[in-house]
Amino acid sequence: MKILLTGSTGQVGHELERSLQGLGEVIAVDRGRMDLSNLDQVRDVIRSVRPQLIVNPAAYTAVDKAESEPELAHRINAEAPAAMAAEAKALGAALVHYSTDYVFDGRSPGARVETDTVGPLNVYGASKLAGEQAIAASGVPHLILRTSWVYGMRGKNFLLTMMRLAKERDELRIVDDQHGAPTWSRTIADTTALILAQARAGGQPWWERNSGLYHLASEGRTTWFGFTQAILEETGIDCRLVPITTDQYPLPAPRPQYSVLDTSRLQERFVRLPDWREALRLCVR
Ligand SMILES: NC(=O)C1=CN([C@@H]2O[C@H](COP(=O)(O)OP(=O)(O)OC[C@H]3O[C@@H](n4cnc5c(N)ncnc54)[C@H](OP(=O)(O)O)[C@@H]3O)[C@@H](O)[C@H]2O)C=CC1
Ligand SMILES: Cc1cn([C@H]2C[C@H](O)[C@@H](COP(=O)(O)OP(=O)(O)O[C@H]3O[C@@H](C)C(=O)[C@@H](O)[C@H]3O)O2)c(=O)[nH]c1=O
Repeated sequence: MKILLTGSTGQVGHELERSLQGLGEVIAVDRGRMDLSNLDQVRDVIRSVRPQLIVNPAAYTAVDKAESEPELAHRINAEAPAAMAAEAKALGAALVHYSTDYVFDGRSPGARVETDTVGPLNVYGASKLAGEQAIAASGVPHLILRTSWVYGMRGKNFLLTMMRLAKERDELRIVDDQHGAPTWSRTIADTTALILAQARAGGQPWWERNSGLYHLASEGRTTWFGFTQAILEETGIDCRLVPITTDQYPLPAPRPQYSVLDTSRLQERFVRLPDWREALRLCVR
């Protein structure tokens, strides 16, 4: 199988480049080869590679910056995936795409299932939701995997930011009223590969039975403050932590208060997902 992989310099893309190896020929394209803000280039690359599967972790992920660059965020997160879906459909290929817990408004507690009402609070979330909707409407065989609070040992993420800040400062003030599930980039990549391999082993392409939207995040839940406490425990870095409210940490983009994803659909059909605390331990080790 010929697989076109975008975003291989990103957290999830980097892990996917490794995880997908056993499944076929992986052709990884970075921004230099395929800039998602250039839709003609997106179409040209897909037409010349002619993949059987496109895996698209590339995205505009700067949540606050997106508030002042809504058009660019929309082009990369919605129009480029729409173009990928159209090209994949024309080729008879399938598309694996990633989305976010920030499609939810998070106003009430409780884990969200795939069919729950969405209502993004910020430009990033709205652009990712538009990408999901364009793919679903295109009729291409697809998996849309919604994940949350991604971290890993490379790239820009909360784990690495907190490790750096905790070494630099005596005290960190961290929001303790936003609830979610931190998810290791490797969990996302390995789970994606497992889904694709399981389906192939069944002798029937996964999209014949299982095309659609799935939540893929660690089990359990915490707050950004709880995540930071765990990071300090695992890394042994010493720093005083002060829990604060969202109001005490103003940012350009509002974040959902409760965005825990219910992953039962994926776990019932495919694979068990790890607890967030255990995954963090493995990642740090
Ligand atoms: N990070 C998170 O906390 C979460 C992420 N997600 C979703 O998961 C997926 C993977 O995210 P993650 O790996 O964390 O993202 P990263 O921010 O780590 O990586 C983003 C990737 O997209 C690439 N990219 C950005 N703009 C363009 C462009 N114009 N053309 C081509 N490539 C571009 C980046 O390339 P470059 O290195 O050149 O900038 C990079 O490879 C995304 O769909 C994201 O929305 C969902 C929930 C949480
Ligand atoms: C650095 C810092 C952040 N915070 C708060 C701000 C914010 O409410 C929360 C998270 O901050 P960040 O800006 O690092 O995370 P953020 O960019 O909001 O992370 C999101 O990224 C996108 C791509 C997603 O899809 C989401 O799932 C989610 O992971 O932590 C503190 O309270 N204290 C601090 O010192």
